[in-house]
Amino acid sequence: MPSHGALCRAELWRGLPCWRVTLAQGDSLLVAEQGAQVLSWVSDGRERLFLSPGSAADGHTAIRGGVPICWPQFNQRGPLPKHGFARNVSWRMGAFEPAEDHAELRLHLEASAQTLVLWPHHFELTLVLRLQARRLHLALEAHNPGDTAWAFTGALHSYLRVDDLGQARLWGLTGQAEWDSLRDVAGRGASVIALDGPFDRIYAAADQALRLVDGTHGLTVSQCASWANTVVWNPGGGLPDLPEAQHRHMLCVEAAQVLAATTVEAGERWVGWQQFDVLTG
Ligand SMILES: O=P(O)(O)OC[C@H]1O[C@H](O)[C@H](O)[C@@H](O)[C@@H]1O
Repeated sequence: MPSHGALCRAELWRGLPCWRVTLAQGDSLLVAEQGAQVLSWVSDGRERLFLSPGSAADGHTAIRGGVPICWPQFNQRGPLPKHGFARNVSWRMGAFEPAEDHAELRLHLEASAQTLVLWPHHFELTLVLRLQARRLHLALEAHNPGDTAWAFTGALHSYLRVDDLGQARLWGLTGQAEWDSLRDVAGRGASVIALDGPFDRIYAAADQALRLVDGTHGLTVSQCASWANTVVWNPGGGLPDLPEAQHRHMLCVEAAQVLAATTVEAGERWVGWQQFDVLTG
């Protein structure tokens, strides 16, 4: 098969097995076996994701940064460990498909003795990562190979890197139904979101792409309609794995399913994606 110049190589991040996908044009992606977690996306020579220097890297504790896959439970909204188990366990590398102007990497997680004790359902999760110049597309597929329906909540919990949180602005959630998880109050999305402290809000997802601008840099953030919510989060400091002031370099904009669980019938498949495009000019 012609390689088209895109490569996929094994690499270690603080001792954890990862894969590095690199396009001939230079953009690259680093993906950990733990959680199929994207840890780095370099586009146009700039790191676009935040990864905490204080993160755990023991192979099972949640990694602070990149794009954790929270599944099959969002946060503590159920009996499972916080944000489910998908981010804590090892995924299996599937196909790597380089093409003319992009490359695709697939990673898989199936039910195992380890997951069945926590969640007694058969499932097959696939993360399809599609990297192209100035664009990253992440699609999570959840297949139910069993004979009874199950339901999940979850998120692509993306940590976007910003130079300075104080100058970062997020547009696109104007008027959307909003739930402020910190104050436990409902409201409507402001025309622009600017943070000056802890922020943890769940929005009804918007139809159009959001725009995150940080000084002269920016991204559009889009998600498909299978995710009902967008979560915007920054802890405002105070987390042990986020050393002092590091929170000022991140903003989580998550494609999420929070307020109502999604049911996947026996034999059915659900797909939800989130995409980032680098703003140019
Ligand atoms: O610390 P973690 O388990 O990774 O969770 C991090 C955060 O995830 C989501 O954004 C939630 O809305 C927050 O309430 C939570 O604190």
